[in-house]
Amino acid sequence: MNQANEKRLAGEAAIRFVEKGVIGVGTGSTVNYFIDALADVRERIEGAVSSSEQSTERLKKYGIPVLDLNAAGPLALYVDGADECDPHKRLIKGGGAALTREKIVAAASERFVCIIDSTKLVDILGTFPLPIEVIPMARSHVAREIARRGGQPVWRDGTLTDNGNWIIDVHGWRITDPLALEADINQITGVVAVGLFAKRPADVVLVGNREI
Ligand SMILES: O=C(CO)[C@H](O)[C@H](O)COP(=O)(O)O
Repeated sequence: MNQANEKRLAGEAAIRFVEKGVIGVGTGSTVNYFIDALADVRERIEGAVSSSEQSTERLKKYGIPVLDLNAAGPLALYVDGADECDPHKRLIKGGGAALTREKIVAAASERFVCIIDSTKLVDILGTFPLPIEVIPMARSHVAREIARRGGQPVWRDGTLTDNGNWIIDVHGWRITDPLALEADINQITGVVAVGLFAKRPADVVLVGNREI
């Protein structure tokens, strides 16, 4: 099966987790399939909390109300894609530069359903360059701190996040202890968020329509 088909199946399969209330919605091409399927059951839900301007636009196009997280309160369900997923459901995210809001909505949700195609499954995280959102004036400082830890930082030149910040992609890390690395990167001054989801991994992973 091709990659786009697996993404579509995963997006559609996640609908079975949707109950009434407000749904947390991630970002990316796989999530776009989820939003398309969500449109068919929009009477079931009160609305969505979105993790990006991109997803907000798509939700609104279908007439799905987009709510502020502060107003919505804790969410029962968050659905999002990933760039890599290990056997413990720990993830690398942020290929679409939406990692900070994605982390916030995931943290505020009781259940995180991650929707991916099979190319995203790995034994050890790190082949996909690890995205880090940084305050612009801290870019060089953060890059030096990353290099000191053995990573190769590459500025994603031209990308501005929805929060007005920049992205550094870290190449060359074989992430054997994702929890420790996430905590360590979070301590670097100027880092807004790191795209490692180890402290808050996914609860359910759908690879196409197959749950693992
Ligand atoms: O983390 C993300 C955006 O910041 C996406 O979930 C991740 O990049 C996967 O995208 P896609 O579903 O297009 O493969």
